[in-house]
Amino acid sequence: MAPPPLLAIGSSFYPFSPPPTTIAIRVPSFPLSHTPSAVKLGIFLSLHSHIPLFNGPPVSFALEYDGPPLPFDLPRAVPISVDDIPVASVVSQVPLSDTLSLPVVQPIVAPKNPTVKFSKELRTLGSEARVSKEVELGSERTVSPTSVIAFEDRVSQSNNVCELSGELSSSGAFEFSNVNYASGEFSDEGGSSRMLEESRGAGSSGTVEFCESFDKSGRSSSALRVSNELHQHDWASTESVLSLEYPSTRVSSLKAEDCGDARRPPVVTFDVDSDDALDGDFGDEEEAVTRPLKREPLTKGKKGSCYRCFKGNRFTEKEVCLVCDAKYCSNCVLRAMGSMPEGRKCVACIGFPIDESKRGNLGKCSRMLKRLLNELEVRQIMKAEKFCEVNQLPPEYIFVNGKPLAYEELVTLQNCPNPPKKLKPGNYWYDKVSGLWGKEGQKPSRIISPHLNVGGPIQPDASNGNTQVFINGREITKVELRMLQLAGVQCAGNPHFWVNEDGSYQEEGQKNTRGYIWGKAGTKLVCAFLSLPVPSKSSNSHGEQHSSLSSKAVPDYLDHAIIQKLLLVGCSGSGTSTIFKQAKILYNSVPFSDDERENIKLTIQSNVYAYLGVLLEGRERFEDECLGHLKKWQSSTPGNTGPGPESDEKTMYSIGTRLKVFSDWLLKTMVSGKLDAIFPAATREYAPLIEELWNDAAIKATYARRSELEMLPSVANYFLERAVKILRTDYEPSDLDILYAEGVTSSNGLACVEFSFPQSSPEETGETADLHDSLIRYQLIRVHARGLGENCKWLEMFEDVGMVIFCVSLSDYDQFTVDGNGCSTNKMVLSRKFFEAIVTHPTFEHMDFLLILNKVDQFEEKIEQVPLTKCDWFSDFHPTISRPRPNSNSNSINHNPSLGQLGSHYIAVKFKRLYSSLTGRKLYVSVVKGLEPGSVDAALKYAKEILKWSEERPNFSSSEYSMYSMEASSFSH
Ligand SMILES: Nc1nc2c(ncn2[C@@H]2O[C@H](COP(=O)(O)OP(=O)(O)OP(=O)(O)O)[C@@H](O)[C@H]2O)c(=O)[nH]1
Ligand SMILES: [Ca+2]
Repeated sequence: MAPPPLLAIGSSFYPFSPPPTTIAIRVPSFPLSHTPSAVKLGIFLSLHSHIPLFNGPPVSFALEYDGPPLPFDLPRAVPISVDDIPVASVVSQVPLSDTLSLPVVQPIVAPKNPTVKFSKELRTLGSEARVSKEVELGSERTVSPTSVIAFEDRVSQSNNVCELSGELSSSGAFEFSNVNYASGEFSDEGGSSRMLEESRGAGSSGTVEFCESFDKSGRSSSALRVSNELHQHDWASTESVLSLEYPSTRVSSLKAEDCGDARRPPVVTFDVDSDDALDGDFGDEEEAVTRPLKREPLTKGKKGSCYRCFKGNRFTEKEVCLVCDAKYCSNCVLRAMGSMPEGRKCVACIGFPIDESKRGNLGKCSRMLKRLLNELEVRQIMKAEKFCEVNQLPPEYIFVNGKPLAYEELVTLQNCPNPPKKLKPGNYWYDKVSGLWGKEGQKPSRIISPHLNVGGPIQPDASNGNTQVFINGREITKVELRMLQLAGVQCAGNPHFWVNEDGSYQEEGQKNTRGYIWGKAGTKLVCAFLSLPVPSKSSNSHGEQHSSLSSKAVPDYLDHAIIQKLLLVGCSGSGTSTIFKQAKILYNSVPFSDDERENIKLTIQSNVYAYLGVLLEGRERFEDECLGHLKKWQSSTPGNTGPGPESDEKTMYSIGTRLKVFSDWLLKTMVSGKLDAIFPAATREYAPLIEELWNDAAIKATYARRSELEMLPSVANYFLERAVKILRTDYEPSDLDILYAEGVTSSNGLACVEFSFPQSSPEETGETADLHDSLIRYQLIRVHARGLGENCKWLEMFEDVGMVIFCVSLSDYDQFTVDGNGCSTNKMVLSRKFFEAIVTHPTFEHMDFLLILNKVDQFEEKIEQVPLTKCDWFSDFHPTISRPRPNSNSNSINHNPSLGQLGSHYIAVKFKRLYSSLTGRKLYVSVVKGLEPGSVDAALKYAKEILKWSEERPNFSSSEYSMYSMEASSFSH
């Protein structure tokens, strides 16, 4: 059993005047052996002096300051009556009224680490420079005097950031960053003016002044709305500076700044989503997402033009500054950005933290830079961009279980053996016992290393579950409950589970381990199916943990990889599993593990026995037919003195006794459904018989008539012809065998493979290799139509896929299936119905779809024999085939499309029309031969391009979009 989590105590205080000093102590993470109710909540204690707390854990107390007078202002707290302070109470039992909001005070940490402090100063600077810009541009607005000073400093010291920040840091000890997050949209002119209107409309007398000056200087309006609302709020209206973090601080202290407190740099602001701010839930203030204030570009031309030369329009290719979003054309970018010691930033933005919304772009080189610089330079710049100090994620923007991280905590988190991927500013929950990790209010997204001392204690509602089933004190989400049920965990009676990092679980308060969640066969698949995390291999071993700690000082690129999910669906037999296996073979250096190969070998051998069974059955049928004919012929031939019906008659389909016994036994076993149990274990014993059987003339004759055996799939030939070899014990399936094998990926109708497209060599593309492309990881998830359940009810589990690849077998057009009522339906029409159900499913409302028209090889052959009109949906297919003119040059290539090409094109158009009538959008189509690796490769790369395009799409105007999409929606062939 894993050691119980450490009891972490964070202390915070209200600097009261008059004394006594009060501390709020937060007690997180109880081991399960404690009472469940204690696990469910963090306890806040308000103490008046040193009170011994539990045994052992160190508690830090803030004492009243009685040193020499300070040269700078300290935030003050007005006295509060003690009754107003929330005291330890069980939240669930004492519902808080909507109007009461309880402030939570964070510890004020003296900056121990000079580097952290440095970057914080820089962040503070960022906001000032922005305001200063207004001055420079002749704005008449009220600006903070500090910003003017800062601006002058900046000018006089010619951007000597270090000196400047040194000056500012005298009063900056308590500064958190000046936070305000402006997404790209906010910088949009129309957008911000709309916001301005909004905030004006909502402004009340006290805040209007504040709103105006700050809105015009480019802040996003969410902060404004909050401040307005806070004014209607009891706590805020006291105008007191209660705590550094309480949003009301911002209102009053910012005002103070406007009133001319010249020594004070801009004060901490937290962007609080207005809803959150009014929620009144305990600890909501802590849930506020802290985000950096956006630095505005120094110049800005007309919309879409380059920010330096003011030429060009929105279609001109441009490079964007990671800090201020200034955009430069290829003529200006190098002059505007210089040597890029911190990556793509305007020279004036060097030293400033990046706009957090651009974090995902770090290290991803644009085509433009690749053209302008050589490969080495590009690499250098991208590396600097990713790893230089100032571009790193600021710890206090990450909240874990409601608590902003300290620098050390972030380091711990990022350097643990299994760190959360793609960490962005935001609110997360972390179950320290199991390692489960997720965004606040959402299901778990990952399992990271357990027992990390980061963040606060987990809250019961951390993932916003409503199942009344608890794991480690957190009420789990519906999806998780389903996973538990599928994994066979008894969930009746609202149990509280205690789940360890190894997946062992027990019911709260009980000693016995009930089982291992991850150990169950199929759980991993279920998890992939539900987009739930599973522990990665390295997470269990502690030895590994230590070694990787040291080796992970330099983060590797793969850890920051992006995952794009592709959902592959299709009706039975459409070829999805073949495409899935192709992807494995194409992109994974070890497509199948030894274990997998062993299993596949058994599957293939079982298949071959089954194919042999079908042959033997066919042989009996043919033999009976022959005998029947023989008898008929005998009885209709008077005077025949041949052998009577009882005697042994031989036909070309008859076999010897030994083989007959084997055949009878095999057929009996097949009928009883025990084939899998007996074979291929009995392989050794039967191997000699197999050889004899396969070489027997009767079997050869039967095999010659295999087209009459409906039960024999077309791939059977491939295996039967090598049956003798395959059924040996030392058989090792080749990749091709696996590709052709049926039943390899079925299990529960779901399979998942992760890969990235191999980096194409520079010679190949004539361009610098695209680092970005090889960084993206793709997850191909194959689900069976039957796996989606009635009305595709499982589909909603795939809400986070980037694209749906829908697979149709072209050769289905003349195939029919008979349902339970004896109705026969064309398989193509069935596919169409399934297609309709999926594209109109609410989960996929804005999803891109790629239609794979598969088995075009079979189709081309078939359409020459069987008219396409065999399927009702294709009744209007009337191709006019123009024959090559008789006198045309025999050397010229015949450009006339074949019937197969015309047919597949026609079907594609049918689906495209259907899709656009249902969704109003364009369907991407790819015609594929599933058994040919090159063809599947092309289709999946096409999918990649579509995804890439759909990410870039917002960067283009609508006119360009329509042009682009026309092109993209055309065929890939
Ligand atoms: N001729 C030809 N056969 C193909 C092609 N793609 C797949 N097949 C065969 O079609 C059969 C069905 O393909 P699967 O990939 O197993 O189809 P599925 O979507 O998994 O459907 P289930 O078999 O019901 O699980 C297999 O025997 C494949 O080998 C193709 O492009 N051409
Ligand atoms: Ca199959």
